[in-house]
Amino acid sequence: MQETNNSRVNQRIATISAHLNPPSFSHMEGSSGLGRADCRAKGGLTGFKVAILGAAGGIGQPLSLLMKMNPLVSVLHLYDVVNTPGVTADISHMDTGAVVRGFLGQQQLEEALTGMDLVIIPAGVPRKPGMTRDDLFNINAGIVKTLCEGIAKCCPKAIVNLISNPVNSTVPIAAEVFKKAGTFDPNRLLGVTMLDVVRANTFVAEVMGLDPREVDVPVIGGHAGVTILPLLSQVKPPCSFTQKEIEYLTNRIQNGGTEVVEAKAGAGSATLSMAYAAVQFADACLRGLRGDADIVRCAFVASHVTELPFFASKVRLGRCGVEEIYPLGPLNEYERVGLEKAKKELETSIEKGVAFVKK
Ligand SMILES: NC(=O)C1=CN([C@@H]2O[C@H](COP(=O)(O)OP(=O)(O)OC[C@H]3O[C@@H](n4cnc5c(N)ncnc54)[C@H](O)[C@@H]3O)[C@@H](O)[C@H]2O)C=CC1
Ligand SMILES: O=C([O-])CC(=O)C(=O)O
Repeated sequence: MQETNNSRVNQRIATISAHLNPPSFSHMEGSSGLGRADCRAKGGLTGFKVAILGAAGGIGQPLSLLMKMNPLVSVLHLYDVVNTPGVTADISHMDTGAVVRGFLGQQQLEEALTGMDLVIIPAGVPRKPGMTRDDLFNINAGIVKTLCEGIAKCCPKAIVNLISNPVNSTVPIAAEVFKKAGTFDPNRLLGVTMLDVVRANTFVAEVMGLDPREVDVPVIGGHAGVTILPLLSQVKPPCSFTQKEIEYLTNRIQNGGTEVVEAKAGAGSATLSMAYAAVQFADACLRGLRGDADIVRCAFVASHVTELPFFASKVRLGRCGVEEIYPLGPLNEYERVGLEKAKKELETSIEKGVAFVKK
């Protein structure tokens, strides 16, 4: 009888343990006798569930660290094809609320994605000096396609923050994958262009002698070279720039990524400032999901503000993702010329992404 009771208890522990410690790894198992099921912590009961795909990378690691610090996150899934056991063990020791679980390799992708509210994707290769973002297409297109197929299957209602370059093509790729799967919701797919805004705020503040935290520059279009179009005529607080300042700032904002790629001299592209920008953006998405009012950010989304099917502009975030896309507002002549250049390049990049999935 005693033995039957014991075996029931053991079975029960095994069931709970399988639930809390799925075939993904957690860092307590096998250490000193206490498994997670033996502990009283109940992670994940309130707050949002967030997955980071590419979590062991240059962006992924600081992004994971910062998301572990976000009080809106209750469960954090870290997925990569390499090194997630170490990153997960390390980050899981931080005494913040989110429960961290790691997932390694394609066979654990579905598990990493199941039940997620927000999926952030910084997976893929970065640029080296001399490369354009489009040069990353051949490798990153396939990576993004596979990851989005997983999202369509396991968490079709999740908000997706897509960081992998070239964003101007990877967002259309993701949209096509979701359309094929019958799960496409244009309000839930957002290309992350936040770093352009972060840079624009920093550079404008520097030139104008302002506090960057008080500057807000709308950056529209896309996320590569001339498709990055800062609207300096709409800066808050209102600023009056000389033509020389406008040209300097526009050029520096459009080439901010290249500035970092060259400074890193072959060791990758922006990772730390990108993690900072990605966390700001993800936090805005989570606050929107929670129902906070007036959460407005720039993002590259399915859009009707121009004749192109995707465009970056200011959007209002809410419980369903993008709830409103704002019109571009009045542009000056310099910005109108910039917009035409941006649209031309964007059109080609969008078509390339769509064709990749349709082919
Ligand atoms: N949207 C934006 O503003 C920015 C975008 N980026 C882009 O972000 C991407 C990542 O950059 P870094 O973190 O610096 O590169 P990284 O090479 O340091 O890290 C990428 C990570 O992705 C992982 N990965 C590769 N294939 C994967 C797959 N199939 N599934 C899951 N993970 C996979 C790698 O193992 C690696 O850990 C690049 O494409 C880069 O161009 C970078 C900066 C800004
Ligand atoms: O420039 C790159 O390759 C990475 C990127 O998108 C950025 O830093 O804006």
